[in-house]
Amino acid sequence: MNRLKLKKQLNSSDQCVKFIWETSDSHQIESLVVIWDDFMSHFCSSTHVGCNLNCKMCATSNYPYVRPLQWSEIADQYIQMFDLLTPTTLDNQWHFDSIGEPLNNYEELVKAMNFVRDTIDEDLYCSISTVGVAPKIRQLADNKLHIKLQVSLHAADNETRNALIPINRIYPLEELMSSLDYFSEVTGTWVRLNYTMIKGVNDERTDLENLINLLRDRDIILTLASYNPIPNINLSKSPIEKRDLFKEELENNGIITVVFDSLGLNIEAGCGQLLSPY
Ligand SMILES: C[S@@+](CC[C@H](N)C(=O)[O-])C[C@H]1O[C@@H](n2cnc3c(N)ncnc32)[C@H](O)[C@@H]1O
Ligand code: SF4
Repeated sequence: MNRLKLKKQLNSSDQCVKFIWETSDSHQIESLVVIWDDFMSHFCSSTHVGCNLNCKMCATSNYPYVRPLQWSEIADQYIQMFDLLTPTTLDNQWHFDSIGEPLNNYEELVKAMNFVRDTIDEDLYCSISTVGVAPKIRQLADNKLHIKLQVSLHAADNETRNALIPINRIYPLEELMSSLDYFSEVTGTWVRLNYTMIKGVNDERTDLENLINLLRDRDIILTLASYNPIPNINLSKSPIEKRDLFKEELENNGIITVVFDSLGLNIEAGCGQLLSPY
């Protein structure tokens, strides 16, 4: 088993712990745990050293891409964090949502998840956050792995999404949404969509109308998230009034909508901040 060496553990002011690891070939990856209460923690793990998808808003795109992680390196993040932090397995969750696009390392991720379920917690709740690798979303549905799906949407028209998330040029919105409909139908579960609101980029009235048209009558839950600042990236957070307006109008159109602000900002552990210079 390929083990990771713990280089640093950072505790935020708001119940978040970030772990910086060194791989056996001397690369750096990061993971984090959000400790909600005595019984529930969210473990968030990386699937790659760096990420080659170059999303405009993400700190990871500032860092050179190296390689996918082996299954044991993915599993070891959970095993070591679990040993260091939690005395109980009650209601923990494992999210593949840190560095890298999890569906581009599908086989190793599944081996890691099976290993942790076999050795620590057979009922472990697991979820994947993807920018939308549509054929792999269909495979995930077919394989019936009991894994929840979250999709980083961030735009409801192809032009805006192409600019933010380049893989949209390969799997445009029509193909992505059709794979999500397939996932919901086959697994009987709802997909969670993440929409990070960025000032002047995806928070205008036309964006809201596009979002309503795209999501109405689908089995999804939408999260409106705040943009977290990243050094060297010239984007900023949308005003809170815009988020309130989006939420109200989306809900008026029958779309279940929640709002989310990342924890761990003071240790660069918020969504999209991993591998920010610390
Ligand atoms: C870093 S990604 C990792 C998982 C996967 N690669 C993905 O993109 O879904 C986790 C989430 O952070 C979001 N994100 C990226 N940059 C962000 C930023 N600056 N502020 C808030 N969220 C951001 C991503 O879009 C995604 O929803
Ligand atoms: S948002 Fe996700 S897919 Fe995009 S660069 Fe960051 S880690 Fe990679």
